[in-house]
Amino acid sequence: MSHGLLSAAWTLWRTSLRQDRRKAVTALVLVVAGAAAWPLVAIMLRVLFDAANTGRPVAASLAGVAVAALLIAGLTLSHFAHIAYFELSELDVLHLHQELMAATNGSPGTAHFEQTDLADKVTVLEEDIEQLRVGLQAVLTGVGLAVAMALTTAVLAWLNPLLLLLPLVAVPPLLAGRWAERRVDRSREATAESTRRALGLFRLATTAAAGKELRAFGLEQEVRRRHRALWQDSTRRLWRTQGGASLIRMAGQLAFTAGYIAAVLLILRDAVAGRRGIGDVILVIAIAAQVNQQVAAAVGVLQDLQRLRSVYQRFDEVHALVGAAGPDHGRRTPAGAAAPDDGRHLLVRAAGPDDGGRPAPPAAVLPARLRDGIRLVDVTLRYPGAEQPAISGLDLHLPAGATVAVVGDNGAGKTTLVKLVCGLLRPTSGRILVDGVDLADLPLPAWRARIAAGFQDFVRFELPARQTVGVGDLPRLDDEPAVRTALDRAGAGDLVGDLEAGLDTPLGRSWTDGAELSGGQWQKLALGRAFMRDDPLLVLLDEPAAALDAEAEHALFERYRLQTRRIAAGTGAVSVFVSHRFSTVAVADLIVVLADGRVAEIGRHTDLVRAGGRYAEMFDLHARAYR
Ligand SMILES: Nc1ncnc2c1ncn2[C@@H]1O[C@H](COP(=O)(O)OP(=O)(O)OP(=O)(O)O)[C@@H](O)[C@H]1O
Repeated sequence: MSHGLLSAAWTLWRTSLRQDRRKAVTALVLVVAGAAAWPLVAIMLRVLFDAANTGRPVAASLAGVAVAALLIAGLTLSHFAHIAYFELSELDVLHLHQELMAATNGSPGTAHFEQTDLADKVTVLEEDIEQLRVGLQAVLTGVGLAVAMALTTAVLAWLNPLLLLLPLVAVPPLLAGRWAERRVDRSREATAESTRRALGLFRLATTAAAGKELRAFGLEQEVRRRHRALWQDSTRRLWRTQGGASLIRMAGQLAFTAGYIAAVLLILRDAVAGRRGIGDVILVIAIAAQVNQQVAAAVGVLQDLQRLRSVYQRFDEVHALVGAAGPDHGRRTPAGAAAPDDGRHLLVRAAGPDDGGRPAPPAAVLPARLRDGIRLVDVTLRYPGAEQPAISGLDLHLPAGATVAVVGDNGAGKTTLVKLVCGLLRPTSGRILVDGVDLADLPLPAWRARIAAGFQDFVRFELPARQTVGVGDLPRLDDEPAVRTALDRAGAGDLVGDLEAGLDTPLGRSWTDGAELSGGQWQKLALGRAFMRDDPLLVLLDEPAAALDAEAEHALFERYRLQTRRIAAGTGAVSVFVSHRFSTVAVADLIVVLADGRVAEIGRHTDLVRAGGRYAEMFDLHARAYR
């Protein structure tokens, strides 16, 4: 949905009503009353002066009291309104944060994370969400202003219809404001990359994890220098655009000022000619001054609403990018077209007719047990913007029940292969079959629920230890026996005994008294998480031993073999692990050597060594390094 100013204001108002209807309505009433008080002050001043001038002291006194009361209302009601809407705007920010999290992480796939323009938009959006606080104020003030301007316009028309031209002179400032805003917006997108990189360096310099390496390589000064250079670069560019934008806005304001002066002179001329009384003169002075303020306020409100509209528009763009890059990128529909999807559609589409009115194929059902395994048929994956495909025409059979090791040089495509079989990325072309059923036809959440996965760049969930592991099977988050079993499977049972409060120990620095773990300990917990599920069809371990010491690695693989055998006996699961350590690779049922996104060699350890190819060479190098 594309957003105009009014529709953006309406969207925010509806969101605020949903947060707290009573507070929203109270705030609106107070703001409108406060804004309407000012033109009423001008009207009552006229009554006051005319009454005093014609010798009516009671009428003059009453008008004086009314002026005082209206002045107080005008000065204070907006502050009371602020109390009502302050909390509301915080809740609106929360609401949009939640939406942004849902948009970027609510999709079943991760393809959108591979796009830098999405990262740019999310960076700008994160900063801009703050705009919602101002946005709600702008919406309320806008309504108040509309009422005040209607009153003012009526008074101006009554005084002299020519004065109605006054608000027209307000158009140039508005146009100038829009133009300036667009320039600033473009400049912010252009500088987003520098800002993001500078923030990345800031995080690098302030996180404990990077501290060791920065010191070891003496990079502290260099990181600070680069951070400063990037930040200064984006500030300089933004400053230049802001300067230009201010000049544009000022030119617009000057046009209005000229019109305003002309309008005041018009009324003064009448008064000098004796065609008007003193009350009219006071009225025009007071009300004309308000037109000036109202227009200035309206320009401010419009600028705020323009920023609010940008927030919603960028939101739509994020949704569109996530949708377009989504896991269904390249999905075959019955009409043969690729359809973006967000996972929810997957289920809906399967149940109803598709866009072309043709019945969609029934949703394929996952087998309880694998018999054939997983087949990749002529699979190619090209990352957005990449020249070469990361995986290229790959044909591969991962047999049910087998333990498959994937090896290859850096950048060979191992992690990409893992992401593909997980359904995190959709092939650009080709098919992935699970027991003959295309992964694209399977409901992704159901497939994910049958995967046990441990990744090299595992997440350090800073939670109580039990939950750090338990999130591997959310329904059993706090199930202590299940968590202990999973930890035993991962060979991490002892680790919990070392923690002060056992499984209840909070982990990580985000807790005041959180325990800090070593990289290897965190990885063991991540492995425990991987083994939480009891009946996976696919066990995936991407460099599971990278952070472990040699002894722990050996123990892990002994356990890993036990686990995969146990799981394979139950569900025929395929176990795939990526490793650079050949001692662990050698025991696999099948070894796949990837090179440049293709299968270079495939077979058992002994066969591959005997063949004397790339694998034999890598194994030999590795063996010599450990001799
Ligand atoms: N988001 C991305 N955008 C563009 N190219 C990418 C992206 N991610 C990976 N690549 C490229 O795809 C190729 C395969 O990457 P992949 O991460 O699968 O390799 P890998 O074998 O797992 O490497 P490593 O052993 O270093 O982990 C590499 O050339 C890499 O540069």
